Amino acid sequence: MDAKGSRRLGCVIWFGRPEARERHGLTEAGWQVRLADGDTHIKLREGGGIVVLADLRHGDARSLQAMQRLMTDCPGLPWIALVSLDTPARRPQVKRILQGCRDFFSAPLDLPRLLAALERADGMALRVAEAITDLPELVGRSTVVATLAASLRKYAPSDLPVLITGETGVGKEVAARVLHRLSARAIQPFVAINCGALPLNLVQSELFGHERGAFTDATARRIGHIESAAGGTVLLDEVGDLPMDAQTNLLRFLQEGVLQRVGSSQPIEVDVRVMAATHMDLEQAVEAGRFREDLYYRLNVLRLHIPPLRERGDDVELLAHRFLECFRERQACAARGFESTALRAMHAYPWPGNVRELRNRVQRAAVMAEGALIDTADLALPVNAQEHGDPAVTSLGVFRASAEREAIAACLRECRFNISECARRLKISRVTVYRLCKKHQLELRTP
Ligand SMILES: Nc1ncnc2c1ncn2[C@@H]1O[C@H](COP(=O)(O)OP(=O)(O)OP(=O)(O)O)[C@@H](O)[C@H]1O
Repeated sequence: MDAKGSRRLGCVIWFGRPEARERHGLTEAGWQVRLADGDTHIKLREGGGIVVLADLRHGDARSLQAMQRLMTDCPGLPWIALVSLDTPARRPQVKRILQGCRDFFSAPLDLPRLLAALERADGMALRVAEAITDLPELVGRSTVVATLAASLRKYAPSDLPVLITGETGVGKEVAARVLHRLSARAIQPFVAINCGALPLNLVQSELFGHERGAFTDATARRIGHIESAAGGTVLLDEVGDLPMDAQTNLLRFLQEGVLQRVGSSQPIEVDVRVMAATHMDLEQAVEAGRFREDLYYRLNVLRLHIPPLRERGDDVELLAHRFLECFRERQACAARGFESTALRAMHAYPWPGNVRELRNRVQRAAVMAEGALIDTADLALPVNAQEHGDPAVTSLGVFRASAEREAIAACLRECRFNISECARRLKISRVTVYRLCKKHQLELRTP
C-alpha cells in the first residue's frame, strides 16, 4: 500500500494513446503508467512487475518498430493488445506484435477486465522471475521445491553420501548438480554415470578404470568415471541397476576411499563425494536380495526425496513458461504463452514422465503452435480434464497407460537399452518399441 492507501502494483508501459479515463482507472488501481512511443528509450529494471500494452486501436503505426524492438530485446515480458476495427491486423508488423500478446481487448475497452488481466500477467511475470532467481536450475515455488532447496543448502557443505529418490524425470540429476555447485567442490568435476546404461561386461572398467591388457579390448590404460571425478562429485544414476560384483567394489570404495582398476592390484586413493539416484524402491531391492544391504546403508546417509510434478501445484505453469522462454531464446517461434484451456489441461494431467515430459511437450508445442498462444492440441494433452484429473477417479485408460509405460521402461532397463532385445522380450516389433518410447516420453539412452 502507498501513502494514499491504494495498492502499489507494477508498471504498465503503454504504447499508443490511452483515453483519460483509462489512464486514470489504471493509476487508481495502483498501476504506474508510462507512455511509450517510437522515440522512447525504455530502460527496464530486472525481474517482473512490468506489463506492456500494445494499443493498436487508432491505426497509428508510429511505435510499431519500438514495440518490436522491445519484444525482441526482452522476450519474457507479458504483452496485452488493445485492438479496434481500424487495426491493420493483416500488416506483417502488426501481425507479429499481435502474435506476441497473451491477451486481446477490443473497443470499447472493458476496464475491470483489463485490470484483472494486468494483475494476472504481472503475477505470472513476477512469479517466473522470482522462481528462477534463488537457485536458477531449480524452477518452482511450491512447498515441495522450497523444502528441496532448503535440504540442498543444508546438505551441500557436507561430504557425506546422498541418496536421491523420485520418479523418472523429477529432477534428481538437477538436484545433484545444485548440491555440487553449492559445495566446496564446485570448481572440481561433476561426473554423472548412468549405471543402468553401462554394458554388463564393462561396468567395472567404466566405473573403476582398467590397465592395459586387462581384457581383450583393453589396448591402453584407462581411468574410470569415479577417478575422473577426483576432487569433485560423482553421481551414480540408477544405482539400483548395478550388478552385484560392481556393488561389492563400490562398497569397498565407500568404506576405504580406495579403488583398484581392473587388471591391477594397486589401490588408488580417490577423494570423491558420492551421490546416488534411483527411481526404484531400493529397500524392496534389498529385501529381494538384488541390492546389498551394507551398500544401501552406506549410500543412504543423507536422503533427498523429490516428489512428482503432479504434487507441485502451480509449478507446472511456471515450468511451462520457463521452458517456453528458453526455447524462444534459442529458436524463433510464434508462441509466447498458453491458452487458459491448455493451462487447465496441464494442471489436470498426471505427468508420468514429470518435468522432462513437460519440457518435451512444451518444446514440441512451441514448434507446432501457429498462433501466439499454445493450445491443448499443440501440447497433445487430453482436453477432458476428468480423464486424467482427479486422482480419486483415475480412469482405466490412465491405469493402462501407466502400466504400459512402466513395462516398457522396466524392460528397457533390464535389456540395458538394447531395442532389439526389448522388442523380443515384449513380443512386439522394434518400431513399436520406438513408438511407445515416444508416446511415453521415455529416453533411449546410449551408454
Ligand atoms: N525444478 C526444475 N526446474 C527446471 N528444470 C527442471 C527441474 N527439474 C527437472 N528439470 C529438467 O527436467 C529434465 C529431467 O531432469 P533430471 O534429468 O534431473 O531428472 P531425473 O529425475 O534425474 O530423471 P531420471 O530418473 O530419468 O534420470 C531436465 O531437462 C531438467 O533440466
